[in-house]
Amino acid sequence: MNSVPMSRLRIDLDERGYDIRIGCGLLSDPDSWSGLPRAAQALIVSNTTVAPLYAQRLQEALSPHHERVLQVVLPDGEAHKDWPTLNLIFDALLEQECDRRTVLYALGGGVVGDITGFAAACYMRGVPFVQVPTTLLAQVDSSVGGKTAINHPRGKNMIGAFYQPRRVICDLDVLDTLPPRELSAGLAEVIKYGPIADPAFLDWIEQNLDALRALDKAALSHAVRRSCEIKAQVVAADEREADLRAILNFGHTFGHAIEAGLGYGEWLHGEAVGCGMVMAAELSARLGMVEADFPRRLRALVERAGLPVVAPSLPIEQWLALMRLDKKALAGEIRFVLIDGLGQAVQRTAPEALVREVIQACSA
Ligand SMILES: NC(=O)c1ccc[n+]([C@@H]2O[C@H](COP(=O)([O-])OP(=O)(O)OC[C@H]3O[C@@H](n4cnc5c(N)ncnc54)[C@H](O)[C@@H]3O)[C@@H](O)[C@H]2O)c1
Ligand SMILES: O=C(O)C(=O)C[C@@H](O)[C@H](O)[C@H](O)COP(=O)(O)O
Ligand SMILES: [Zn+2]
Repeated sequence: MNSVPMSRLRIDLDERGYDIRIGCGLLSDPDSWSGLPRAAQALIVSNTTVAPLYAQRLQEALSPHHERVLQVVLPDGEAHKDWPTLNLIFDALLEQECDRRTVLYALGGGVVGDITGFAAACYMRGVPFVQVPTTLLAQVDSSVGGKTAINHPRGKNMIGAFYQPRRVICDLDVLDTLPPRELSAGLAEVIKYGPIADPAFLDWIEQNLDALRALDKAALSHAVRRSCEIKAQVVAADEREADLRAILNFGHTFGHAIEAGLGYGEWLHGEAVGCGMVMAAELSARLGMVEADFPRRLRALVERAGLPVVAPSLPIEQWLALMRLDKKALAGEIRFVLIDGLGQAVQRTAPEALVREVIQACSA
């Protein structure tokens, strides 16, 4: 049977700590929704793709816990992770006279999760929210850790807040409807955890990639759990990215430049991160920080995951300008997350000439 028992993790953030539950059938399991903040109103935030698939199921599961369960359905896509879409959430909350106890439920991928979290952080200066991630990427990464944001045309996730959810419910069954391209995008963030924290997990991904791509629930359960364990540990140690948390940004300095440079949505976030990791691995190797063979190994895995490994051709000055706006940059100096021996990552600068070489070597 393609089903697995529920497993539970805790993210240890004192009074802001919360559970991550991973398993099959969790959307319809009454236990998923008990013990959350009590409130008369709840608002399910979803989008035009996910709402028709799963909003009714969530609505029914939540109805014993709230007098009114409302819904707002956002336009789908990274291009809508913006102010006008954020305002649709505030409009719905205000039109329905939602009070400061209202609980928001983010039902969707990382875009819905990030924008709902930001709305929750802002509405009446903060209302509780629950993450119900429906993509692999959101289950292994974006639903955990409390980074919430919208994009700015000049840079990814530029307007946002750190704001933790009250619970994360990862129902593996909803991944059955995920398009293969989106599953591949999620695999990029799964792969990320190997080089930055766990070489044995990297070996496991290499061995189980076909099972993951075939949506085998036991393989997915392990991948989601191990990814969330690593992320939870890093976030508990450095919630607001004073330093260590930046390792979760491996591949993102190049990746975010691809997303913003092409216009949000042309490359998926996971696609840009996959290619960005190959570029960061190349830079790490050229700096002598990791074995020379590592970029080849990572490129082969990213490619097998169904992700692009050749960067789009953007003018080199645009690459550099975009990366100088990255949130890790300090005083205009770009800081990359580089692999410092397999299983360890550090944040550091690199000579501009070398960065230019890597961009040229890795681009179309
Ligand atoms: N906050 C964080 O820590 C963090 C971490 C990683 C990524 N992110 C952000 O997450 C976003 C990417 O998330 P994503 O990859 O989930 O993209 P997404 O939210 O755009 O979802 C991908 C696509 O899949 C559809 N979809 C979602 N669930 C589905 C399902 N079960 N069945 C069928 N279709 C489904 C969506 O409607 C969308 O079209 C980016 O904006 C990225 O910046 C944030
Ligand atoms: O949680 C984190 O920290 C991450 O960096 C996870 C990333 O996968 C994610 O894409 C995040 O949104 C990027 O953060 P940003 O601060 O560079 O916008
Ligand atoms: Zn990411």
